[in-house]
Amino acid sequence: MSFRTQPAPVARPNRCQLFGPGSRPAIFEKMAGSAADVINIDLEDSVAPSDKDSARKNVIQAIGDVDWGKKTLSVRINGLDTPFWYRDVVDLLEQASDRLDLIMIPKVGCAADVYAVDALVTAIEAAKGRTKRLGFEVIIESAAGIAHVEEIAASSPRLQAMSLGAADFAASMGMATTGIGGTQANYYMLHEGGKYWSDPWHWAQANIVAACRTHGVLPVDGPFGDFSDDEGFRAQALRSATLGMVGKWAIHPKQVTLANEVFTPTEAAVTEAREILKAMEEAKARGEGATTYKGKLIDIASIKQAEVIVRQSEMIAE
Ligand SMILES: CC(C)(COP(=O)(O)OP(=O)(O)OC[C@H]1O[C@@H](n2cnc3c(N)ncnc32)[C@H](O)[C@@H]1OP(=O)(O)O)[C@@H](O)C(=O)NCCC(=O)NCCSC(=O)C[C@H](O)C(=O)O
Ligand SMILES: [Mg+2]
Repeated sequence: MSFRTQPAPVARPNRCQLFGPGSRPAIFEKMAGSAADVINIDLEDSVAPSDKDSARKNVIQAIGDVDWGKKTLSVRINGLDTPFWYRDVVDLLEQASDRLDLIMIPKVGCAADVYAVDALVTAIEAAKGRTKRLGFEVIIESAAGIAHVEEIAASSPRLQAMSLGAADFAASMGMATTGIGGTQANYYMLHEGGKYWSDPWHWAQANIVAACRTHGVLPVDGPFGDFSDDEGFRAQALRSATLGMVGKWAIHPKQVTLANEVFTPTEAAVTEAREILKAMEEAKARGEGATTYKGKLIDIASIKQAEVIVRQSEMIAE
């Protein structure tokens, strides 16, 4: 381990982030009643430019009026390249109740983007005497975003989570696809006449996970567009979880259960993790740093791996 220890991210469940347009207030109660850990009400790309003002008003009212229970409540503001974002921030901070937990900043391309929003939020919080400090989450969804992912992860102590936005990312990278996540038909290897599909999102996800883990930020997988394809969603989510991501977006309520299933450690996994911890305790008492569990090597690193799973399950149970 480096002399600089790895900071822990915020301790809250983030298995599923359910999105809904701010211009569709009829679904706000349904979002609040869902099993998602995080609710993202959108002011950005799911809201038409002509509806931006009314959507902002809907959202401000709903933050105070709807019972969001214990969920983390987040609003996605408009991008810094639009004329809408500053009004989103000013009105949310001046008018919305402090039930609001986070704002999500889309299309972040460098640390200075987050710095700019932080400066505005900090000034309004001080001016208005808001004592609950707003948190941030960002979306990496551009070539610049992935190129500067580490400085973005380090950009603000407000930053709690970072998502991959596959749709805008694909567009910015010039990827030859209109798919949002999942297998891409043309991304395959040939071996002895057979096609073997590879994962074009893998490298971006792995970069996001590394940047997030370095700076104590939660790495999250973004949308999976085809909400009729449960197996495709599950496969994508399982890959993300295997890489170290903690959760995934749902762009339709039917995806919430799928995400929660994948990102909740199974009883068998938790039992095995506890058994590994016990086996290592016993090894330590014998003065050994390594031992075997079910015929496989386990050592000090296995303790850390097992602790990740036990911690996840305990956080969800709280
Ligand atoms: C995708 C949708 C437009 C589909 O809506 P709809 O046609 O109403 O779906 P259904 O008829 O199947 O709905 C069934 C019931 O569920 C309710 N519903 C629908 N959507 C939601 C929701 N998001 N949350 C809660 N409840 C919802 C319906 O009202 C029906 O209820 P009932 O009648 O009582 O049975 C819609 O799901 C939708 O708008 N989804 C979110 C879109 C969104 O927010 N997009 C932004 C995030 S993705 C993105 O931005 C890309 C990213 O940035 C990137 O670059 O990758
Ligand atoms: Mg996007």
